[in-house]
Amino acid sequence: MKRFLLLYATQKGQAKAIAEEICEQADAHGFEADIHCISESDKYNLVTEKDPLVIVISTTGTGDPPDTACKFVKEIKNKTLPLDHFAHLRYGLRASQDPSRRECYETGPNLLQYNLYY
Ligand SMILES: Cc1cc2nc3c(=O)[nH]c(=O)nc-3n(C[C@H](O)[C@H](O)[C@H](O)COP(=O)(O)O)c2cc1C
Repeated sequence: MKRFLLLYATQKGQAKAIAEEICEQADAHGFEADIHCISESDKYNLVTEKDPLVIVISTTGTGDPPDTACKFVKEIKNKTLPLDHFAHLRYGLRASQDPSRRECYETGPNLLQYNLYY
């Protein structure tokens, strides 16, 4: 089985549900997803991670990360980190968004550029 790290950050449960679905589908295709909430930072280490990384994350508030991702976002935005700190990571980002609210956020700053509209 080919392993990948699957992290999710959710406010209301949608991103977790998507991550769990990815997990199930991965299993059916010979992949093993090592799935964790992004806040469980003792369960993974991105600095030493060699396998592909998939992050499923939603936005809340006004383009804010879910509560469970605040610490993570603060850490990766740390300007004292070297520019190549995460350069080794092969990653994909999957946004969880309610398509019915798409127009409300179209002009908003934030992670919108990555949204794929689930
Ligand atoms: C209070 C609130 C604020 C939201 N703010 C944003 C936002 O700023 N940008 C966006 O793209 N989606 C926003 N959304 C839509 C959510 O990202 C969307 O419903 C998502 O699927 C929720 O995923 P979750 O259940 O994993 O938290 C907001 C939803 C709520 C309830």
